[in-house]
Amino acid sequence: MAREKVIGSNSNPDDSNKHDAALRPKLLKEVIGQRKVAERLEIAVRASKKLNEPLGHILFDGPPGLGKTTFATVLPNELGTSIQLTSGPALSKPADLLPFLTNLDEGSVLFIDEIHRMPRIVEEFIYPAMEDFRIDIVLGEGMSARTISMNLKRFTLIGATTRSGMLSGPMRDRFKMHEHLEFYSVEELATIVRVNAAKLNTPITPEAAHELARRSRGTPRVANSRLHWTRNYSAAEHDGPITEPIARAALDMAEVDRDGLDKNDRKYLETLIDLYAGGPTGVEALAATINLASDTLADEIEPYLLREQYITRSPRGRVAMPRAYIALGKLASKPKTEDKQGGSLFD
Ligand SMILES: Nc1ncnc2c1ncn2[C@@H]1O[C@H](COP(=O)(O)OP(=O)(O)OP(=O)(O)O)[C@@H](O)[C@H]1O
Repeated sequence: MAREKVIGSNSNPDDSNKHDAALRPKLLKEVIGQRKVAERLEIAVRASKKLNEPLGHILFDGPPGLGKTTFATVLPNELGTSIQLTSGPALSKPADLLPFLTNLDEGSVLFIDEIHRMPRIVEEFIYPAMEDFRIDIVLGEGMSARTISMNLKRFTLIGATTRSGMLSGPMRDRFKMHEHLEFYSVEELATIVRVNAAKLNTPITPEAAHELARRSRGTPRVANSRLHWTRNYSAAEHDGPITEPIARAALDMAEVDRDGLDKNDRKYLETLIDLYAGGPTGVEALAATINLASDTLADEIEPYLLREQYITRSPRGRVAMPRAYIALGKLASKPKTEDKQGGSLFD
């Protein structure tokens, strides 16, 4: 397995979630779903081994919890090399990147999570490292300043971002592979729940795994946390395996609704519908009303609501779709086109 080099206090972006780390697949063949992405990576790994060249730099993008870090940590395992982990916000100046670059092993991986939040000055510092495995260090200041070049070991930079649009063009172009991660199907998530329940020595029926999967917002990280909660609930309240009624009761208690929406999802939709008459309204206004950061809305809440057509985005802002009204019980069945006052509700 890949050796994980740890530098600095921010070097492991996933410290906060030890459970996730324990459940993370170790090899490509253990990764569930994202088949096309996994197949392309498998080819890249085989080519890298055969040609004895480091893997080309790879950029993963997609909403949080879909497996960007998982892929990044699986690749060095496949290559039998080491990995160092850091994140864009931890790299405020070029000097913050230096220990990582000088600690590289030949062919090893440097993983930068939230790479879109790396300041431009650090981005520019990393360009020659990505292109020529070299960095330019400026010593001194003013008239006496001089630049020295330092050669680095050949390495692979893996970047992860929830906002590929915020990455500069030159940065994006320096990645050889761009892989977009999609939300998972219920069947794929049910498999992840079953596999992870087994890793946790927790017996679960296929029906219960399906129920957890259906209510996990298409996201493995959410499925893992729903599984952890249900496991605790089951251990406290019952004996034997997690069954479908137990899974239902556990998720109901956690205020995850029958569609899998959680408190924040519902607060978002309620605010959009009740306070802003269904929109259109801007994300900043919504964020201020709900008292959440607009980044949280844009990165964590909206991608799933958009994908499942609870909301849509118009040039003037977010708009609630009929499915949102139905989910919140604002309409019993299919929405009517006209509201009681004769105004158009859904056009
Ligand atoms: N394809 C997969 N197969 C099996 N388990 C997965 C897969 N993708 C993710 N997981 C599980 O979900 C957890 C969260 O995934 P991961 O941390 O890789 O997401 P992420 O996209 O990097 O999120 P973030 O950007 O927020 O860190 C993993 O620890 C793992 O248990």
